[in-house]
Amino acid sequence: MEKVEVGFLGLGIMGKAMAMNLLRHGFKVTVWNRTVSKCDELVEHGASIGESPAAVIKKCKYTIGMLSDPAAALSVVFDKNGVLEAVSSGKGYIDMSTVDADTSSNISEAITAKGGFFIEAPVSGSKKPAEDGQLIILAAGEKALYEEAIPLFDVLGKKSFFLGQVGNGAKMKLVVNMIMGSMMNAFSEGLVLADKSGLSQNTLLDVLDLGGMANPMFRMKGPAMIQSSYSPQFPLKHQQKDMRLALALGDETAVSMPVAAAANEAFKKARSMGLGDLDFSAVFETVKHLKG
Ligand SMILES: NC(=O)C1=CN([C@@H]2O[C@H](COP(=O)(O)OP(=O)(O)OC[C@H]3O[C@@H](n4cnc5c(N)ncnc54)[C@H](OP(=O)(O)O)[C@@H]3O)[C@@H](O)[C@H]2O)C=CC1
Ligand SMILES: O=CCCC(=O)O
Repeated sequence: MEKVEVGFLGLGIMGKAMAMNLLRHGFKVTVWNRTVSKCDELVEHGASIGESPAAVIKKCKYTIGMLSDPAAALSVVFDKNGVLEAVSSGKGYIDMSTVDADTSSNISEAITAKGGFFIEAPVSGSKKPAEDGQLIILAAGEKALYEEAIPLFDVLGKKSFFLGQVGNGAKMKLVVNMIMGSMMNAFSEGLVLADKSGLSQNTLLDVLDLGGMANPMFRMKGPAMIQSSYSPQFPLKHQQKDMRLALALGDETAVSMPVAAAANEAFKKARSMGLGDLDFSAVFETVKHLKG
């Protein structure tokens, strides 16, 4: 792909970092966000603003969506002045939001019915990997669009997978985040158990980091959690959404997931405590609270 104009819908934590990255690598980017003020910083760095999702699609051959959840992803496509109004033959829409397979399939069918091309491409990796172009991209759908989008994915990510038919990217992402959410709960319980047993939580982090369970998540989030610091990289409300969608996938496939179900309850509890906009590691607060 020569450095064509790329549309970008949704400038939250991830979308802003990803759109900025595309600008930094010489792409022309036209942005839209529901809360218009979030476009300002991108415009300062050379982006143009589209008045609506439809206006962005009309202007750009390829448009990326990075929206919070299924309701947002659907609204941006199907509502008035949405993506669908402007999709026409040859336009490519790439939804990188984390949604369920049905949401992706509904969007795909509507776009292809109007002659457009669609891939879903949810990502693994958070704010910092988004800023650094180190995401892991889980794409599925129209193979030709995937291949055309590789120059974009090369900027946004360190590796992209093409997983076949629409829905497979969404499912892979939900499986990954289900594991991550369960791990975060086990990690939180371990930190509380260490503390209540008279052990140093920092020493626990050192022990974990030297063994077979060492991982970037424990390494990066652990020290901040010990300080009760939860600056949002991945908002807890989105992790709970992903647990909910993964559990629904487990319902469909008759896979019993008691660990994930318990983790989901902890994230729901955290939301009820008003922690939804904090980083998902704030689920630690619910474990601290339960253990008194
Ligand atoms: N943060 C992370 O580490 C990661 C997040 N993800 C996934 O990426 C997606 C975006 O995450 P993130 O950037 O963190 O989330 P944010 O909450 O920071 O941003 C959400 C975006 O969705 C928009 N939005 C929400 N509801 C609507 C709506 N009804 N109509 C139009 N726009 C809407 C918001 O607009 P507005 O600004 O107006 O509120 C904002 O642009 C989610 O699906 C998340 O699960 C995937 C990997 C990592
Ligand atoms: O969906 C969010 C993923 C966050 C991460 O992979 O660190």
